[in-house]
Amino acid sequence: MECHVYYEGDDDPEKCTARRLEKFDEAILYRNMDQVPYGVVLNPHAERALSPADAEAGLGTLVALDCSWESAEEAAFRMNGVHRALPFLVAANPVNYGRPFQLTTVEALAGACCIFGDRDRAEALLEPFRWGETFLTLNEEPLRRYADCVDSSEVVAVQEEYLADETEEGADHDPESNRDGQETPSG
Ligand SMILES: C[S@@+](CC[C@H](N)C(=O)[O-])C[C@H]1O[C@@H](n2cnc3c(N)ncnc32)[C@H](O)[C@@H]1O
Repeated sequence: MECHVYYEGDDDPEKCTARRLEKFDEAILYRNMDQVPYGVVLNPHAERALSPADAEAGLGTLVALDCSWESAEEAAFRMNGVHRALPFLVAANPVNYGRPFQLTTVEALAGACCIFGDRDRAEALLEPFRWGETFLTLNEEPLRRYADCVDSSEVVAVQEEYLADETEEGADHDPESNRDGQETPSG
């Protein structure tokens, strides 16, 4: 699975996971959007959830946008390709630990690789990060279940179970407040 990232460069370069992926030759970064190849674009605003059915449509290419969450608005995702949102997965990075949907670039790419059945590639992507393995451990069950789905409607049905569990746990915390206004893929 090829990983390509449009790099906006407005986030803390010390913490930027895309730059670290580039350093370890795990992803190619672009400063010019016209150069970003066609593929499955990981877009949290997309209506349709990523599913194994998308693996072929993306021609073996994943694309992410690395920018701050403040600038990751819908209009920023102008890349050419099949736009998909990741279903419910929780972040393992220290900034957003435990928070659903708001993943770093490497977590998003690794999660997509797992859903496409390429666990080895996901492990290679996460290897340079101290918390990388934790992402796979925290999301072990949903990632396995999403990878077993046929299409996005099955993925959304599985996601609903995790969202319902979150709501039940809401006695301790409010999952809506933890989601920070993130949309959930519905199709
Ligand atoms: C907004 S950037 C933040 C990157 C962060 N600065 C870093 O160092 O990794 C994260 C990118 O990962 C992808 N991503 C994260 N969460 C996602 C989700 N729930 N669905 C689809 N893509 C997601 C998107 O391409 C998004 O633009």
